[in-house]
Amino acid sequence: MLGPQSQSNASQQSPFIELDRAAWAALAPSLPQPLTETEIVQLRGLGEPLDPREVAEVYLPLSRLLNLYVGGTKSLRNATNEFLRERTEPTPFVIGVAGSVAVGKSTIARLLRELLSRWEHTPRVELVTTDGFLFPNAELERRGLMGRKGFPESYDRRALLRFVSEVKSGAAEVKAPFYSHLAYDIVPSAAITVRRPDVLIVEGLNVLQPPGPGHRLAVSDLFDFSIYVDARTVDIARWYEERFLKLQRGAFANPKSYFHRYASLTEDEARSRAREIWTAINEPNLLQNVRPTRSRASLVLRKSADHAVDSVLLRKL
Ligand SMILES: Nc1ncnc2c1ncn2[C@@H]1O[C@H](COP(=O)(O)OP(=O)(O)O)[C@@H](O)[C@H]1O
Ligand SMILES: CC(C)(COP(=O)(O)O)[C@@H](O)C(=O)NCCC(=O)O
Repeated sequence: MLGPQSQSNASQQSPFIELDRAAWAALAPSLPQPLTETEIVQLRGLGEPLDPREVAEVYLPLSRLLNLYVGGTKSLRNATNEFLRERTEPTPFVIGVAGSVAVGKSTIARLLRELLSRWEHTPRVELVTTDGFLFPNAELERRGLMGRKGFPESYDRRALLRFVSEVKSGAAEVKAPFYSHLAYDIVPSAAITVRRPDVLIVEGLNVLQPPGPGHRLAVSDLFDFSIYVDARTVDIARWYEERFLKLQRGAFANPKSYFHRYASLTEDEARSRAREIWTAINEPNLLQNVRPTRSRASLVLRKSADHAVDSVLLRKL
């Protein structure tokens, strides 16, 4: 554990406290395990099942920490209400989850939703992914951005900011557009409705971006907490390729899939196609836009080559 005496000079100069895996995992034994093994298996993404030990040692303490922040915010709101002699209604506690394509954001966001909903104060947790705010393909084509899906300019940032602002204003009901990975496009008839939950998780590549040109505010200015999921670029590239192969054998077989034409590729051809997309779109976006936002997060999770978290950085208060 990093006690005040054991903090290195580097740590004293950083706005983050860094805990290695062992120190973080040591926080877990005193906490109840609210998910059964079956529930953990059901939460996996497209890859290998989530390791129950990873859930117990890493994500359970993280969900407890987040729950403490929600409780702390509630106390601060009560004190502020008393000070102002007002009775303002609580607004959802908004958590941003950022990181590269294929780093494991969706898996973590879904897991946190389940874990958080089991703690007191945070039973109602909703999740929105920012892909719903991508411009529809027709608009991306018009703007010459079809090869830049996921880059900041491929999103309707104004609509995303409006959505999070409405949630943080305490609106009773706010709708977000829906993106289908199968259709590879926005589904105009679909929407996700957020009804003033205790916690809203907003997951997406670019949620920690500073304000775009001509904008004064960014969505991250409205977050109560944010998490950046980090890993080595070579590992993320491999995870992207593996996921692509699984999709190619599974979802792409569906004739309705935008990528149905990839279903008949051999394994070598599929790997090479995945590497092309990674190198042309997702890696440059990671290096130019996504990773530079890492130090804006409240907490950074660093994953090793097998997805296991090997250190946690938490912003000092
Ligand atoms: N903790 C984990 N353990 C094992 N595999 C994981 C873990 N997190 C993610 N994965 C796998 O890595 C790939 C990318 O994860 P995903 O959550 O889809 O990423 P993102 O939402 O960042 O694109 C998927 O194939 C997923 O199953
Ligand atoms: C839809 C995405 C841009 C991710 O969006 P997010 O929810 O992170 O905002 C990404 O998964 C994607 O489809 N990128 C395009 C390149 C590719 O097919 O990998």
